[in-house]
Amino acid sequence: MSQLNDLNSRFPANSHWHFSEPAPGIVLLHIHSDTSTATISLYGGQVLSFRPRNQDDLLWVSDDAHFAEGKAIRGGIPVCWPWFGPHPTDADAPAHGTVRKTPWQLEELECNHQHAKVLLRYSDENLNLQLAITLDTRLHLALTTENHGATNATITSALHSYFAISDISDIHITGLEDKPFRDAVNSNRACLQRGVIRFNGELDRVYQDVDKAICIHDPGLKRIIRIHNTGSKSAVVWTPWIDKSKRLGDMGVNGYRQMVCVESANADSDAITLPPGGQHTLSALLSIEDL
Ligand SMILES: O=P(O)(O)OC[C@H]1O[C@H](O)[C@H](O)[C@@H](O)[C@@H]1O
Repeated sequence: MSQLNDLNSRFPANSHWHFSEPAPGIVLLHIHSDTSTATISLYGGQVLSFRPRNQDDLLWVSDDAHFAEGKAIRGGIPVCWPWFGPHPTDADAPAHGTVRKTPWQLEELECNHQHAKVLLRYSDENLNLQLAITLDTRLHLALTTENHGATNATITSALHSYFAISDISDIHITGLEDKPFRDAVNSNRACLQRGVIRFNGELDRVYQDVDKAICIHDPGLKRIIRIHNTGSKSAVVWTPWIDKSKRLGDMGVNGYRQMVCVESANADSDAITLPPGGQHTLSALLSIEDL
């Protein structure tokens, strides 16, 4: 039975949800409640759209995103796991781990007028991964790793959120003032954040010691996006700007102006080591406030 037929028989479409398959192997779950609508790709376990009622989308997806098996979808909230960035020892391994290019299992789906809950799962021989997505007027993601192997497992990970913004030159980010960061576009230099973050060129930073909500202030869309993380000590802030967008090839025309990545992560020295039977949850609560 195809994945789509199997899903339609386990979770028959109703007024709150339906499935689609825009390309072979790329199955999308569309959710509608009175408080919000969302689209979640089971390929990659990736939220692609979240729209609280009467609001613009929280998330950005590139006009040129690939929807094809074996490729990562550029936008939404890719899951980077069990490593963030390049593999620590294997230069041939894919960047940001394996699960963003893998189908996940849909285990639970509940939706009523007020809220929806979606549980996705992925397992390999040593680790179980579960992504619990809860939607009402806010979007909550909880990524739980459980070590069911016989030896310690060390992981880095990120909820690599691509937020929709009016224009990268007009926004600023608060919540990371005075935090140390590794500057990936400056020979990975160790730096300290002075003041708020504004953008005027490529920026790629891994912040450490993150301990409060991070806010994206967007006067153009007259909104603040608030990111409240738990079980996460790192935050990655990334904009590719013009030259890197061209190299990536799937950013769309001027796409870099309409997105900023603020990623809820445990990266670099914030790697988590799980003993056999151990588990860890990284979660992010994402909300929109009027400016
Ligand atoms: O092109 P991707 O593999 O999706 O990575 C996109 C970006 O992800 C993160 O934000 C990293 O910090 C960047 O260095 C990387 O360029």
